[in-house]
Amino acid sequence: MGKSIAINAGSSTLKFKLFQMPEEQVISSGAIDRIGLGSSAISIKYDDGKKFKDTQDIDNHEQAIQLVLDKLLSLDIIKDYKEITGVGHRIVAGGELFPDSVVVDDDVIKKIESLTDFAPLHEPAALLGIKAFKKILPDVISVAVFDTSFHTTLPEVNYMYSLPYEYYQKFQVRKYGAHGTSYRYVSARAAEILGKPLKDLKLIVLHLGAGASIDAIKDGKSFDTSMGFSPVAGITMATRSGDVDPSALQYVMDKAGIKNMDDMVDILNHKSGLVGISGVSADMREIEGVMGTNHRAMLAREIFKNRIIRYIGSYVAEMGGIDALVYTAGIGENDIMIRQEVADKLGYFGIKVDPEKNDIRGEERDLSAAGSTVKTLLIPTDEELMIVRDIERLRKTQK
Ligand SMILES: Nc1ncnc2c1ncn2[C@@H]1O[C@H](COP(=O)(O)OP(=O)(O)O)[C@@H](O)[C@H]1O
Ligand SMILES: CC(=O)OP(=O)(O)O
Ligand SMILES: [Mg+2]
Repeated sequence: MGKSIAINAGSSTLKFKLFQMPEEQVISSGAIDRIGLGSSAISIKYDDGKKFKDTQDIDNHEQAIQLVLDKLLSLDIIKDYKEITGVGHRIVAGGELFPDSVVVDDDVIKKIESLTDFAPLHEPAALLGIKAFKKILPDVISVAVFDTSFHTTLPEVNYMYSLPYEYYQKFQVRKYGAHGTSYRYVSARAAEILGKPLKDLKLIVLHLGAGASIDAIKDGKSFDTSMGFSPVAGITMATRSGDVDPSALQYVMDKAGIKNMDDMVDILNHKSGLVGISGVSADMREIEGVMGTNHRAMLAREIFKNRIIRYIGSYVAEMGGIDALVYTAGIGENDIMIRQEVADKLGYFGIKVDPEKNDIRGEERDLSAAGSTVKTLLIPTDEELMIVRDIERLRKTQK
C-alpha cells in the first residue's frame, strides 16, 4: 500500500519509525536522544541491519525534525518524500477535545495550539513536526494520536481535583494523564504474554522515561494515572518536579523574586526533578555514573524510587490488588538496578524479580522470580506502531 511514518516528539527525544504498510514491517527507525541537553545521540537503523550513529548538539525539536527529514533522503532510506503515504504524530495533550485520534486539518492544528498550556514541553514540539511534514507532503493523510485519549476512561472520582467545581465546568481543569499511547500498546502486549483477556487483569504500568508516569489499568481501562492536568504532576522526572505543595511555590516565588507563575511553572518543568535535586544531570545514566560519590545524585535517585513505590502502593489499594507490574520506556526498559531495587521494596505484595532474568535491557521478558504471586514484565513500548495503525484506521474513514 505504501510507507507510513510515525513521529514521536518526547520531552528530550525525537523518535521515528517508517513502516511498510499494511505489513507493519519496520523499514527504518531512529531516535535523537538528549535534545537540548548537549551531546545529543543520533541513531538510525535502516536497510536491514545498517546503522547510522552520530553525536552532535541538537538544541531543539526543530533541528531534530530537520535532521530526520535530511537523513531519510541522504541515507537513501527513501528516494523521494512522495513514497510516504501516511504521517502520524504523537500529541501529548488532547484535553477534552480529542477522545480519539483524528485526521489533522487547520482546525485540529488550531485546537492543538490552544492546548499548549496542557503540555508546554511537548505540544510546541509536536506542532513543529506536523507543520514540517505538511509542508513537504501537503496531500498525504496526517493523523494526530493523543496520549490523553487512553485516559478518557478515568472515573470522575480519579480525574477531578478537590478544587471549586466551577473550575472544571468553566475551564476543564482536571486530570488528563499522559503516555496513553504507550499504555495502550504495553497493556495489550501484557495481556497477550499473560494469556488472559486485558479486561480480567489489574495492571500497573511504569512508563519511566525522561517524562515518567504510572498507570493503573483495571477492567481493560485506564483507572488512575500519576500525571495530572499537565505532565508535570506525579512522580519525580528528569527535569520535572512531580507533585508539590502549591503553597511552597508561592513561598519560593516570594523569597526568590520569581515574578510570575509562568516562570515558576518553567522551573517545575525544566529545572526540577533529577536535575534539580542532583545538580548533576537529568539523565539517569549520568546520575548513576556518580553513585557512591555524590550525595545529591544518590538522593535524587532515592526520591525517584520512593515516588514510584508510593504510587504503586496507592494503586494496589485503589484497584484492590494487582496481577502484574510492567516496566517500559528509557529507564524502565534499561535500568536493571532500579527494577531490582523497586521489587526489593515490594515483596509484601508478592512482587519478586529474578536477578538473572532481570539482567536484560530493551527486550520483552517475564522478569518474575519463582514464587512471586504478582508477575513483573519488561515490555519495550511501541507508540509508533499504535500511531501507524491509527493512520490506517482513519484512512478508511476518509472518502
Ligand atoms: N541504560 C540506561 N540506564 C538508565 N537510564 C537510561 C538508560 N538508557 C536510557 N535511560 C534513560 O531514559 C531516558 C529517556 O527515556 P525515553 O523514554 O527514551 O525518553 P522520553 O521521555 O523523551 O520519551 C534518558 O533520559 C535516560 O535517563
Ligand atoms: C508526556 C511525557 O512526559 O512524554 P515523554 O516521556 O515522551 O517526554
Ligand atoms: Mg517518550
